[in-house]
Amino acid sequence: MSRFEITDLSLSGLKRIERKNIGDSRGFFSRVFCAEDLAEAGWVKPIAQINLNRTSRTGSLRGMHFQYAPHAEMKLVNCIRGRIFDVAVDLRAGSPTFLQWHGEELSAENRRSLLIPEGFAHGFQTLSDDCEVLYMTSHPYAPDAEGGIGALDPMVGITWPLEIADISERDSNHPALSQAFEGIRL
Ligand SMILES: Cc1cn([C@H]2C[C@H](O)[C@@H](COP(=O)(O)OP(=O)(O)O[C@H]3O[C@@H](C)C(=O)[C@@H](O)[C@H]3O)O2)c(=O)[nH]c1=O
Repeated sequence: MSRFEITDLSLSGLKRIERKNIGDSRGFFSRVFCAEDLAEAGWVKPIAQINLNRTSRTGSLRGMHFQYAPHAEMKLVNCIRGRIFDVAVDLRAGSPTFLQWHGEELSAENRRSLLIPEGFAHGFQTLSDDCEVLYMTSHPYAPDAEGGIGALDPMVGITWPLEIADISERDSNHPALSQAFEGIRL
């Protein structure tokens, strides 16, 4: 029996993963990652890193980040404290959903995660103070292979739920996409 409810989203390969809790008088147990169950959702490589970030202020934004091949990575993004609006953008060259985005709320309470394939940019905005995001990646961090697109890039047009209250200098200076951008090849 799978410990997850796996739902295909509008961009191919992007999945919503809902953790099933096993509750008792003490609380609950749930799996955050399970290689056997998540292979069905497309996660077939070993986990390279498990990262945790904490964001203090509501409305703060991290992203949109990706890594170029051969360092492209899949991510399983989980919010374990607070609430976030999590967004994935399809940057895959030739994809029928190229430059389309999908966003949804992730929280400890709704037990939802996003499984984001290689070739997507990822980012999120916090919907509450003191958010903690725990995410697994299928490839090690490779700063020289990192790419970024602006959270407000008009070529993508993400609708963020809140005004941006805080953002890193790097994330506010990603180069704007041009009409000539054909996407990234994996
Ligand atoms: C992601 C990462 C960062 N770092 C360092 C670089 C820098 O000094 C510091 C903070 O890095 P950043 O500002 O890139 O952290 P952050 O903005 O939290 O980056 C994350 O954002 C979300 C949206 C993602 O999708 C992740 O893949 C990752 O890119 O941590 C590592 O040492 N290892 C890592 O794996």
